[in-house]
Amino acid sequence: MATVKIRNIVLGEGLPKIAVPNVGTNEDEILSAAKEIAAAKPDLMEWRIDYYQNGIEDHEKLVTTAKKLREVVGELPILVTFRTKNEGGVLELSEDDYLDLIEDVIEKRLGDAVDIELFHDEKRVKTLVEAAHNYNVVVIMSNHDFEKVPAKDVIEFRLKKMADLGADVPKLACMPHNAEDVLTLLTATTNVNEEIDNPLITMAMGDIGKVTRVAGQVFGSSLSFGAVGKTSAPGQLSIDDLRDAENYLKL
Ligand SMILES: O=C1C[C@@](O)(C(=O)O)C[C@@H](O)[C@@H]1O
Repeated sequence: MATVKIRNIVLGEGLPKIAVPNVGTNEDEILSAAKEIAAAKPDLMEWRIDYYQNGIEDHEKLVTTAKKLREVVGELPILVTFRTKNEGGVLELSEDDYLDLIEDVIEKRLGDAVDIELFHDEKRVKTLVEAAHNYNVVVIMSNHDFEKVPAKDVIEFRLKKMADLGADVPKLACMPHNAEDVLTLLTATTNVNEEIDNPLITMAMGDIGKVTRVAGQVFGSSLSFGAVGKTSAPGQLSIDDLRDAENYLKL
C-alpha cells in the first residue's frame, strides 16, 4: 500500500495515527486549545475552521490566526477542515463561498493538509486537488452521513471516487443504528483497502460505532479522531483512551 506523508507523520503504516480536532470559536480559544492539544502529543491537529466564524468572514484573520497557530504547535501537522452544515458542520456557506475558502486555505497554505468534501462541483473539486498538490498540501477527501450508514456498494463507490479524483486519503464517516451497520462500514473499508493503493480513513459514529475508532489497524483505517476536551463528533474517545485501546489491540 502507498503511504502518505503529512509533515513528519506517515499514514498507511504502523498503528493508525491520532488526530485531535481544535474547535475553538475565536482566536484566543483556538490558541489555548492548540496549546492543550500539542501538550497531549497527538500525531496531527485538525483545525475545524467552521467553528471560527470571524475567520470565515475575514480571511485575513484566518491567515493571521494560522500563523500564530503554527507558532504554538511547532512541528505538529495541521489538517484544515471546513465542515459544511449539510455534513455536520456549524456554519452555513454557499457553494461558491465554500470552494473559494478551500482555495484560499490551499494557496495561503494554512495547514499541511486540507479536507475537501466529495459532494461539491466536480470540476472545481478536481482543480482544488491539483492546486493542493502544487502547493504541497495533502488532500483528505471526505463524506459524512450523520443519519445512517449508506449501503456497502455506495460506501465503496464513494471512497474509490475520491481516489479517482486525486485524493491522497479518502475518508468517510457515517452513523450506525445497529451492529449490522457497523459491519457494513467495516466490510466496505476492508474491501476498498484491497482494491486501491491509498490509505483510507473511515469511522462509524455514536456509541455503537466506537469499536471502529479503535480497530483501524485490523480493518484498514489509517487515522482516528480523538478528543482533548471538546469532541467534534458523536462517539469520539479521549486521546488517552484511544491511544490505550490502539495499543491493546496492536497487531
Ligand atoms: O471527518 C471527521 C471525522 C469526525 O466527524 C469524527 O467522526 O470523528 C470528526 C471531524 O472533526 C472530522 O472532520
